[in-house]
Formats: sequence, structure tokens, C-alpha cells
Amino acid sequence: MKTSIATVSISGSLTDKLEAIAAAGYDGIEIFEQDFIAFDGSPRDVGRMVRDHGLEITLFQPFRDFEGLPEPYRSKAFDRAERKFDLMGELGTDLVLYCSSCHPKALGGIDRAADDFAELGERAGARGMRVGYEALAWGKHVSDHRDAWEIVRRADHPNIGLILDSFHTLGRGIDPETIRRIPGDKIFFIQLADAPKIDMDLLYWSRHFRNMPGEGDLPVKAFMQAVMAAGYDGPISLEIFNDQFRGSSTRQVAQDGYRSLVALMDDVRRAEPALDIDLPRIPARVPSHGVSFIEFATRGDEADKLEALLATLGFAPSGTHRNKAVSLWSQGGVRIVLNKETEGHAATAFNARGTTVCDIGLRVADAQAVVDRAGALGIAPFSQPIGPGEMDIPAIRGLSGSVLHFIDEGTGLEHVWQVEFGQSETPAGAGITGIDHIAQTMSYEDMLSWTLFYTSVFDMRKSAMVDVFDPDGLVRSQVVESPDGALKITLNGADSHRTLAGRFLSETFGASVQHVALATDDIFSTLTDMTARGFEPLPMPQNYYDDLAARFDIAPDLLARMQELNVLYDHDEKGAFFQCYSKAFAGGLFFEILQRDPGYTGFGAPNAPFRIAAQKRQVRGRGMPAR
Ligand SMILES: O=C(O)c1ccc(O)c(O)c1
Ligand SMILES: [Mg+2]
Repeated sequence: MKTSIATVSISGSLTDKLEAIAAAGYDGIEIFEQDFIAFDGSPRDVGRMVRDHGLEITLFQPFRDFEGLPEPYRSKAFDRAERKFDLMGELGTDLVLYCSSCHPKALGGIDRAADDFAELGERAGARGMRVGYEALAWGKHVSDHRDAWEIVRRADHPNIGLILDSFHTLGRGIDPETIRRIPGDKIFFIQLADAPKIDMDLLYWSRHFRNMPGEGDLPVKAFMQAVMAAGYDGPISLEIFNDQFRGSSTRQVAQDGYRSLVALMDDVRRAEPALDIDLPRIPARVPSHGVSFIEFATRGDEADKLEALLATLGFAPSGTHRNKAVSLWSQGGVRIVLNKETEGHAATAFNARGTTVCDIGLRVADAQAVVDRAGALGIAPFSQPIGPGEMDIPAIRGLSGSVLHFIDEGTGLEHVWQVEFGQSETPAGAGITGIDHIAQTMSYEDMLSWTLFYTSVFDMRKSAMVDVFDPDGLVRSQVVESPDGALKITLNGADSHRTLAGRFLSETFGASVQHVALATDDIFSTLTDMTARGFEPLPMPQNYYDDLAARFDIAPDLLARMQELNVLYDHDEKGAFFQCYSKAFAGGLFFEILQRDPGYTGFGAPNAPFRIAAQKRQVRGRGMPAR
């Protein structure tokens, strides 16, 4: 199966685009007329450039406002068609997309349009060209692929076929199952795009908010299942109009697109195994059973402070690495690794950004399968030299060059703590039972990419994006989690440097984990224990508790305990949620301690503005903690 991407989908000059597209692994490109017109070189030069990159031009597009016109417009449209056939010949492509007319003079009528296409088919045939007809969701008379298909069917010409674009079908809510009725050989080309569900004008939505399959909310898998079931075997091409992508890294967007295509077609094959899909088989998404460890790169004064903080949270040293300046702190099955090495991956991370989470270990069903699947999706494995007596644990690169290690059971990897750290017992601690979630802060424009990373590699789903109001700007929060909730990651996207998240990004030189949320079954006894160990919570103001008393029906003595321990509260239909924050350390990192009823699925988002305001007071009060 050939993969392709429209040049409009990514940023940069035509040369930049071709390099990125070829490097990402695509077979071809759709040339958008605008891109060609803006280019200073002949059509032959463009065709040669494309082929020099090992790519082919799968489609030239768009040709607008062709069908259903009265004279003299009709003849002019045919003249224009001939000129574009000339151009296509020079570019070296034989397929052009005609989108349904938006011309104010277009008359409508299925047979009139079919006659126009029958005549066009004759002219195209004489030139060795083929024409595909696409229903734009906002076309004047044709806005539904079923009508476009009826026109193509009645035109009844071998050089005239249908082009399906998932956006136009799914954006209008047309059932993709209707595609199964169309003969596969009459579908000349497939364009794929996803989009977030937002209620807005179709044209504006299409031209600004499309995204990669899997990044949005449209049923693109069902669409592709129907297309493949129809017997289609041509290129599958991404056509993504997205304002953010037009300003982002050319290579990254091209890579994400390829990743989304491979993951989608793998999903299609798994959903309908009888379909004949000519793509290499890749391992299925691997379930994660949660976080095995979190590793901080840290040193010197910051390391001392982090150790002191961990001790107040009830963690205790429980092992030292056999070869390295790396120690293990643990409590109730939660492992925190402190890496003070001056060489290797952690040292690089520390040198670049100070104390930071440089590595996350995930418990998975099959560690090697994760690395193999990630490889098929274009994500490189990570490896470091292995010292004497050390284990080779499969890993890949994650957020901003940090590392994700995978630990499974059954291959012996789970013994790494005894083998490398000589771990004996797990200290009892303050009642922390696990890691509830990890929060990663990134810039807003990287959020789609990282959401795709997690949902394409792992068996994780995304939930709706939530707006978090920082007093100085908006932060958007997206949760990705495994179906059983064992692994939950919140991705927080900052737009402005003035938000707490934005400030963290600039203080720590890029995206990384900003907080780790520790779970307890009894937050009051845990916090009482932590307080006795010297834990200092983030202080919450009286106004917050007055508001809680007004909003919720909380017993006065419970409210008093919450206030005493600086516990925040939320609930949904299924249960209650309590949370408390540590003060920030090392440039804005912090811990959260929380207790959730099993049914509560949120993260206390309504509390975020008050938490952020309290954190900002702290920063102003004593300045950002020194490095
Ligand atoms: O927005 C448009 O005009 C437009 C043009 C060509 C396409 O293939 C398309 O899907 C949309
Ligand atoms: Mg299209």
C-alpha cells in the first residue's frame, strides 16, 4: 500500500517538505497548486525534485468550480482543464482532484454534472490523465460523497473516478458504511484527516482544525474499514489543513502523520482481519500496568533538598546501585530513583535542565513488544552501555529526549531492584500506595504529537481536553490513560510564558514531568504522618474553604480537617476526591498527594486555578527556588 501526504499539511519551503516527507517514509505527495505556484522553478524541476527524493506525485489538486456551469463559463472551465493537464504532464502525474463546485453560477443537476465529467473524461483519456471527483462538505450542489458517486457512476467513463476525503464524509456525519457500496476500482484516491469535535462552520473547521488520524474525534477507522472493504488499493494520503502544523516542525509533523497512518491501518486490520492490507505486521498495542519507577537526574544542593523532601513524604532509601551513583527510594511499592551520575543519559539531562525526571519505568505486559511496536511507528529504541552485573532493559526515547524503560514480568526484568540495587525490603512509609498519575508540561503546540505518541504506542485512550485557568493565561490539559486506569498521564500544554506551566517550561528548558501524584487510601492519616516527618504542604487560603462550604455539603469537622491539612476537594456523580500539594522544588517541580474514590475519574481540575494561584504566591514570596 502506498502512503502519501499533501504538501499543505506541513510547514516550510517545498524542499524542506520533500526532505521531511521522504525521511518519514512516505511513498508520495499530493502537490497542492498553491505550493507549486509559490515555487520558483518550472513544473519539470518540481517533478524532478520530487523524484530525486524517491517520491512520486500521487495527485495534483485542487481543480475548483468545474461542473454544472452555463456558457460561457463552461467552455472556459474546459480550457482551464486542458491547461492543467499540460501542467500535470510536466510535473509527471496523471491524477487530478476536482472538488465539487462552489461557483455562484453553477446550476446543479446530477445529469448535467455527469455529462460535463463524461466529456472531461474523453479529454483526460486523450492525454493519458485521470480525474477524481471529491464532494466538498460545503459544495454548492454536491456536498455528499453519495451524490458525487452518482455523478461519477452516470459519467461512466474509465478516466473519471471518485475521491473520498474522510473529513468531508465524517465532518458532515455521513455514515462511512455507505462507502462499502462503491466499487473499489472507481475510487481513484483516498484523503484522510481527523478533526476534533467542535461545533463550527464546516469550511472553517476543515481549513484550520484538521489533524492526523487518531489525533481527533472522527471515526476514521470505520471510514478506512469501509474503503478497504470496497476493494480500494490505491494510495492513502493525508490532507491536513491545520494552523498549528503550518507553524510547527516540518519533520515532526511529517513523522507524526506517518505514525498515525501506520497505527490506523494496523487498527483497521485488527478490527477486520479479513481485509487485505498490504503493510508489514506490527505488534499490537501493549497494555501498561502502571509506573514501575520515576528517575530524577539530580546533584548537589538540589539532590540534598529532594532527598529531604522525599523523606518528609515517607520515602526511605532502600538500595544503592552496584556500579553507579544512583540510589533507590521507596515506599508502598512506589520507587523513586535518584541519579547523580556525571556521565551518561541522566548527566546530560541534568546538565541541560537541572533536576529533572530523566526516566520513567513502566510496567508492561511485554517489554520487547513495546519497543518493536514503537520502532514500527518510527520511534527509536534507547540504549546505554551496560555495566557488569547490569540488566538490559528495553527502552525508547520519550518526551524531550527523556527515556521510557519497560519492565515486564516473566522475563526476569522485575528483579532489577534486587540485581542492580540489592533492594531488601520496602519501607512502610506514610501510607502511599502507588502513583496515581504523572503530569507532563509541554508547549501547547506539542500536545497533539505527544497524545499521538502515547495512544499509538500503548493501549491508552485520550479523554476530552480540559481548559485550566491560570491567573495569567490558559493551560490545556489532556489525559491519556490505560483502560483500567493503572497508567494515567496528564499532558499540560502552555501557551504563554506567564502561566505557571509556561514558566516551568522556560525555567527547565523544555517539556518534562512537572508533578508526580502519589495515591493514598487515607489522605488524612497520610498527611498527619507526613506532617510529623516535617512535610510542608502548599498553603490554601481561607476563601477556598469558605467556598467549599458553600458549594458542597461537607460535614464541618471534615472541612476543618481538610483546612488544617491544606486538602483540596472535588467530586463527581461517582465519588469524592481529595488532594494536597507539596511546595515546589528545583525550578517548579512538585508532588501531589491524593485520595480518590474508585468511581471518581477526574483530576481535580476545578481546583487548578486555586492551586496555581497558591503556587504563584509561593514563588513571589520567596523567589523561585535556587538552582
Ligand atoms: O478547503 C478546500 O477548498 C479543499 C480543497 C481541496 C480538498 O481536497 C479539500 O478537501 C478541501
Ligand atoms: Mg480533500
